[in-house]
Amino acid sequence: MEFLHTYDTLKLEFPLVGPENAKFVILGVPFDGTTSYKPGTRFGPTLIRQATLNLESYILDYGIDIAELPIADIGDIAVIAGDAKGTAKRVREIIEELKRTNPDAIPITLGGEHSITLGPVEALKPASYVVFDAHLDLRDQYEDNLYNHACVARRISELGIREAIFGVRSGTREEVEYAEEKSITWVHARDYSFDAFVELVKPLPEPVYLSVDIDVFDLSMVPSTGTPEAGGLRFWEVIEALEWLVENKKITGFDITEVAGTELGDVTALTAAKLLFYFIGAMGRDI
Ligand SMILES: N=C(N)NCCCCNCCCN
Ligand SMILES: [Mn+2]
Ligand SMILES: [Mn+2]
Repeated sequence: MEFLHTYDTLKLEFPLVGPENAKFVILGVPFDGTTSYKPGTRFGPTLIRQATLNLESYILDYGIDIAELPIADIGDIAVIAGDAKGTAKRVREIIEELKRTNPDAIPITLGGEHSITLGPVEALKPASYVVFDAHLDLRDQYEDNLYNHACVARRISELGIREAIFGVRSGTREEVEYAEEKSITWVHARDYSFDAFVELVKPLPEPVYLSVDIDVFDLSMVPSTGTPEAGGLRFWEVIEALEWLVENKKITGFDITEVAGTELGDVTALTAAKLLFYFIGAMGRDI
């Protein structure tokens, strides 16, 4: 199956299936058109896939080998340089096309900066958006751009999708007020706990779209990211939340965004690759 606007890249090293037969479909969006501070998220998808070569496909604590699961990798999307809106539209169109041929597929989008998340969310139309992020991303506009990475949660909330944001330690007064007004719940990284996560996510309607902006993690684990912030979450805190979500809610799609870097073996990509394997492994336990 050929998708418009995609091209072949380095793939995962284990046997893959075609997107028609896959439960998980990986696509990369190498975009950094609105990045604020540290450039390089255009290399994110390649860095993450390359970092997976370091990992065992067997997940010790699940007793499951993700190499045995039906995974497809449809390569990277040809982005429109500097055009976040146009790029997100391409992502949306590709995911819509994928869902027409394989309605059961779970798209896994590898960014790319966070602006690209609007694409899968528009395509999949979840009832709720659960996001791990150091930032609220609730600005109406940033640098005169409604589609800047700092506005993505705002655009998603305007679609009438319920939201909960975890691991936050950066935002403006206006963003906090907007969240209050729209009943968007969020938990500061300082106050984060598994119980706080469950309490806020439990009442959310399904299906749920899960987005991880890699900057949610402690800075030491993710030094190469678009807008780095000290004081983030630990790896297992995010994995435990992900496991709860997989067990208790229908998940319609997943992404990992904001992985930057210019060198193979970057710690940030290794963190992202491990997270990717855990997502697939946790979802794979249900198959
Ligand atoms: N959602 C985000 N990633 N927001 C961060 C945007 C960049 C804020 N720089 C502010 C610098 C003020 N001196
Ligand atoms: Mn973000
Ligand atoms: Mn962020």
